[in-house]
Amino acid sequence: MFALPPAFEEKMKKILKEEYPAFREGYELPRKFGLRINRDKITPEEFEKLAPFELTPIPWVDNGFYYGENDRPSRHPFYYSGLYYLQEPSAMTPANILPVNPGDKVLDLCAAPGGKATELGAKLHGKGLLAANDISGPRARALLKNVEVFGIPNSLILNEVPAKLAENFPEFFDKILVDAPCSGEGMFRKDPDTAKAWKPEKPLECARMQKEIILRAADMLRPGGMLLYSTCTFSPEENEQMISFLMKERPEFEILPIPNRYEGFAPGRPELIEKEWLPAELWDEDVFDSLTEEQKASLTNCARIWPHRMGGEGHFLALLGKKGDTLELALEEPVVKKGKKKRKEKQSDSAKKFSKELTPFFDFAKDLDVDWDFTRIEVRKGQVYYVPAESAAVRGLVFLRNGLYLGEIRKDRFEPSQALAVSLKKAQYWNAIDLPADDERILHYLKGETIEIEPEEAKSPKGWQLLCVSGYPLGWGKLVNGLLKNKFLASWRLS
Ligand SMILES: C[S@@+](CC[C@H](N)C(=O)[O-])C[C@H]1O[C@@H](n2cnc3c(N)ncnc32)[C@H](O)[C@@H]1O
Repeated sequence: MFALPPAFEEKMKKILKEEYPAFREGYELPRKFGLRINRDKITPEEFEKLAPFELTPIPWVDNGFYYGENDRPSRHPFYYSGLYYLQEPSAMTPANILPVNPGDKVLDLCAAPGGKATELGAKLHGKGLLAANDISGPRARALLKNVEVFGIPNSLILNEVPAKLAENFPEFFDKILVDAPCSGEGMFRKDPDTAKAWKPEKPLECARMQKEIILRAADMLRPGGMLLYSTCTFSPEENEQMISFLMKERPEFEILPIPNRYEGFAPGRPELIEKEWLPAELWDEDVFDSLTEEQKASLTNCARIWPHRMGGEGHFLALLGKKGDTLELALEEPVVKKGKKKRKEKQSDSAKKFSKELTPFFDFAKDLDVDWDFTRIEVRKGQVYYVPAESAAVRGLVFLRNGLYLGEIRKDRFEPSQALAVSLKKAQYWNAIDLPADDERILHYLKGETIEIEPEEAKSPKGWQLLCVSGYPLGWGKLVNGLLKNKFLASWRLS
């Protein structure tokens, strides 16, 4: 029988009451595997036609599918061309529910390795800004890779503490996701080590950290904006009690109903903020007393995903609105402020200044069917970037990327980047070679090998080529005498 910490079992019996036996039996069932389609590259319908695996739609995620235990989607070329992300099905829910529109300024505050940030970025369709942050350096690097594989051009990847971000971005973002570090009680079946590491104090330890994170997030949201708070745990301390704490500390926040709420979501539980859920000395009477009956009742707007009720491991979600401007404001065209114009003028000066150094890039860019805003091209130590149109004050912050890394200028030649390749559509580069997914040369290419190209497969017999798999860009190569020299990024290669 799957081993659970006894104190956890006791707590869950109290929360779930007569549902507990079904919950407990669920640990003996095989777990479900999910993949989520990159909606900026392909529609679920198109992917179903193309998919090499058997897929079953996830009922509450419009671009999510279950796949079979024996499939290996992480080794398929479509994974490398950013067509999907592998993700536990209930973890797909927060980014699916947060209403993000192209043009929004979006922050994912605890983003690594990017399961939710990639969906938020795909929803932006290249317009607006995706700021994705993680406090851990190694995890932020994994986040950068996943955002790049997804081809998201308008991203800012940060490695900061929330307090520092809050200094730079007061009331700046339209939408914020806080997928908080938590005690991970919904991860036990997927990762039995989390169950071994669990102890009764863990939820409270996490709650202390979450309080700081959620307040800093609240301060970075503009009035009228929306914040989605989620955890993959069941404990009231990290869920209903955390939302109550926010409403006490920031009374301008209210819990919104989840749009098109899936019938399988269980409501949040107002009674879980009552005294019996914490040892007396830890119970925050102030929080409880400060909330109105209406606020307490609105906790039912939150959603609990229970693994014995739905095909997912478990999650908690709360969609919050910050009172102020109307929520619809985020849908309007951004207002061009005077300050912004000045910045543009300044940028075009710098573009002029760099124009000579950038000549090799401009020569290459002539062959790309991209509607560039040249004021956004920046070059630093030979590396060329396309910074997001929505500028963010990054001064003094640790960031790994601001915008799309386009490539490098080396001795008067421009070497396009892997990130640029996967951010393009096949039709945007005239010299594209398109091979089907089952052509074994694709696997050789992904391993970093040189591959042979027949004359009729390439439009031009030499020079840069964009290698595509079934119509989706995978990476660059240089064609010389029928051989495609491999330019697939070494750190992304298939081993
Ligand atoms: C639940 S995981 C996020 C998973 C991610 N949203 C995804 O879907 O792939 C929580 C993340 O929060 C990060 N974290 C922990 N404390 C943090 C803090 N104070 N500020 C920002 N990130 C933090 C951890 O490094 C971890 O990557």
